[in-house]
Amino acid sequence: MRSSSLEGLFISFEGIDGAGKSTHIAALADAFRLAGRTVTLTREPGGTPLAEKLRALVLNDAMDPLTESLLIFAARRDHLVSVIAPALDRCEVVLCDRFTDATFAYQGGGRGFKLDVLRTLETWVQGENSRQSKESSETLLQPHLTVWFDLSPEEAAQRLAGARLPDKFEAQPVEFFRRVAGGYEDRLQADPQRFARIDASQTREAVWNDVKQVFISKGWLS
Ligand SMILES: Nc1ncnc2c1ncn2[C@@H]1O[C@H](COP(=O)(O)OP(=O)(O)O)[C@@H](O)[C@H]1O
Ligand SMILES: Cc1cn([C@H]2C[C@H](O)[C@@H](COP(=O)(O)OP(=O)(O)O)O2)c(=O)[nH]c1=O
Repeated sequence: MRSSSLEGLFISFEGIDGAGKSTHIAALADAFRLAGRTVTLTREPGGTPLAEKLRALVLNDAMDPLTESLLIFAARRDHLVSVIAPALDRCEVVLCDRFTDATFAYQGGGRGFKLDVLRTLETWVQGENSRQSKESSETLLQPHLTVWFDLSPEEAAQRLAGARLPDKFEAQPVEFFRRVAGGYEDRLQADPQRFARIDASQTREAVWNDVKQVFISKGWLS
């Protein structure tokens, strides 16, 4: 059955490193394509040539948390203006591996950086002319849905052990990821309607069933 809505859909995927996001995003893209939708599959930091250059800096170079946050939001602005907003204006489904909740979780929670500065940057980047046709300049462009893969830092570390070479964030201790998870929890509490929290400690199949069910219950997939 074809997906009923032809509105643009903006969906982000979040969780600590190793929670299992990447395992399910491609399958979800396939499910939307089967439903007749055009999908833009993208990620943050990154998603444009400029933002990918900034990603390489953020993931590999040591820097203070304000510099890191500014680079991440600069990358986000370029991504939003040149990829996400145009895709939504074309009524596509945008599946984005991480978005602003990750900044509140990693820079805010993990690094303990000032949340009021992050909120200001969020307003600047997502508030001003982010989208041509729908949102007014006072409305922040946010995902319609954020799927949070919730997994304990211990289990995530076990899954990542030996799976890939750790980047700057993946090399952080379990306590860092506990604060990151707390940052996600705070974002969920502030806007619970936007979030679907998935128990990512289950088997791949059970996680996939839960993820798919969220989209079915919204009428976006059948
Ligand atoms: N439900 C699961 N149970 C066990 N291992 C998993 C599960 N989901 C993913 N994995 C494995 O855990 C590792 C991290 O998954 P990945 O999807 O790359 O996480 P993320 O993108 O959130 O960092 C990978 O090696 C993946 O194969
Ligand atoms: C989007 C974003 C990511 N990050 C971090 C989280 C991840 O450790 C890293 C890259 O995310 P991700 O693409 O999930 O990593 P991978 O490709 O290794 O699965 O960047 C932030 O610290 N702040 C942000 O705003």
